[in-house]
Amino acid sequence: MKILSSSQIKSCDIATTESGVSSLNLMERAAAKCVEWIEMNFKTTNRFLIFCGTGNNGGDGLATARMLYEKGFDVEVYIDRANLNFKADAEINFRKIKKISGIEIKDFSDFSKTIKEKTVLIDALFGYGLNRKLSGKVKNLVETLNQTTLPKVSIDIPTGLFADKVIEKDSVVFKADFTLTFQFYKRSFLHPETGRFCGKTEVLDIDLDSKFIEDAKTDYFVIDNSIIRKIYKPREDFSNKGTFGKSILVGGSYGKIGAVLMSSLSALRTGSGLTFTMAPDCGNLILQSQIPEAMFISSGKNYICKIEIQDKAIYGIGPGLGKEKQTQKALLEFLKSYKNPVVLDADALNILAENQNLNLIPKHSVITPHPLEFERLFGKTENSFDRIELAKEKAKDSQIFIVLKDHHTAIITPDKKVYYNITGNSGMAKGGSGDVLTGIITSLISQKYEIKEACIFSVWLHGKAGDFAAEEFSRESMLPTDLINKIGEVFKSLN
Ligand SMILES: NC(=O)C1=CN([C@@H]2O[C@H](COP(=O)(O)OP(=O)(O)OC[C@H]3O[C@@H](n4cnc5c(N)ncnc54)[C@H](O)[C@@H]3O)[C@@H](O)[C@H]2O)[C@H](O)CC1
Ligand SMILES: [K+]
Repeated sequence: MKILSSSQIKSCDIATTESGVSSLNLMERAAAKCVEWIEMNFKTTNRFLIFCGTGNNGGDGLATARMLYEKGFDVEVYIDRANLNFKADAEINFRKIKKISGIEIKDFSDFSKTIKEKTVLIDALFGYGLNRKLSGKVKNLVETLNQTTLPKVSIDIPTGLFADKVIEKDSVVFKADFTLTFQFYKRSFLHPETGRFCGKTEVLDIDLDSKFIEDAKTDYFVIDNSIIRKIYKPREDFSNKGTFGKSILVGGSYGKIGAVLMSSLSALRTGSGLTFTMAPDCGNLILQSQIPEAMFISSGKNYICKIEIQDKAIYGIGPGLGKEKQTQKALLEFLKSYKNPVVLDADALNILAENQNLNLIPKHSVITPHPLEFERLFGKTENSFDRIELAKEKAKDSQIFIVLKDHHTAIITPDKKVYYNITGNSGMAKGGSGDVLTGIITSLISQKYEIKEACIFSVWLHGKAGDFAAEEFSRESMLPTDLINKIGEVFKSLN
């Protein structure tokens, strides 16, 4: 799914109206989709307070209020009585509301936090037209609304958020429990500083001009089921273990054998044909007894001392690797002579950062840093939006794929495209989760998935398995090994 900028969305609106759908009808369509969702999801609530701005976001709110009232709900509309300068379509909807005696129209200042009945607050103050941070009456209103514990729904975008850029640190933003956004995800929903205001995001299809969307140029995408369906390759019947590649997971050190064990296990669970674990001897018994399917390659006594080159294999290097001098030397020597794409994670990245030999990373390799590892490699950034822009430059310069792990992991490609993942949950924020992802990526590349597609499919699969694990064990209790054991269920859901 493409992510368009606010100006592109505006142009898309215009293209849609030029194709014969009036802007007023588009507003009706948007409102109707909101009402449909509200009816489905608030079955026991009868009272809605809708807070409306003067732009088209406000217009959506006014139309939503009218439709909810017509369906028998108890509705109150709040506006700024000192500013009735509504935009055209919003004005038309305001006049309609004024003619309905059953809908009380109040001023923002009339809102009182002490509400008894079951009530839902609907934010239709600002949408993608916001061009500066909130101030004055609206800012005070949003602060007051945020102090209530009532369920909160934002239309299109939580008021106070921009569609595609970060907010100033002291900005006031409506804290939504649900965001009903039209047609596209907005980038701000997918970044940590801003996404925390969205609650659960629902993308409502309002049937915008498909040709415009098809032709729209963007660097930003959300990984959705349609992308996954195109990527996933069901396993051929007539095949043998050699058909599905050879993965070599390199890592482990005394006390951290589990990391490379999880990577090896997840590589197997993801379908790798032949899987080897290259680790120090201290891990031999653990690995050979825990994963008999993975063959053991000895390297050092308590930490990796040499990384031998085997042909026709995909290497995943880093889980539990440690940073012993000999390990550092082994990695740098390996990278000096091995020129095929590799997957580099965790301490492999930290070693490269400390030695500043990023030039040793083979082209089309995959690195999987979390924000701190990214910073060690490429330097500090002001915020996560700047971090993505820096990652785009670095991915292009080094011709590598960067899997930037975060609540919404982003894949940055050598041609500077950004794919945001929307599967997964906070239960995955535990040691070992990254090791599992490394195994999945290594496995899919060894199974001859194109590297970009392997990265996209891997983060989606990893998150989906995490969602299945959370469902069974709760976010608090789920373990990375539970996630590995759910990979099969994800594949079954694809068949
Ligand atoms: N394709 C779609 O997504 C559709 C979206 N719709 C809705 O339209 C809004 C965008 O409407 P717009 O009038 O462009 O902007 P807003 O309503 O978000 O803002 C109104 C207006 O307010 C001024 N403004 C901006 N920032 C501030 C500020 N901090 N303080 C005061 N005033 C401010 C500025 O002039 C804005 O223009 C979209 O979100 C959807 O809800 C359509 O209804 C259907 C199709
Ligand atoms: K809004």
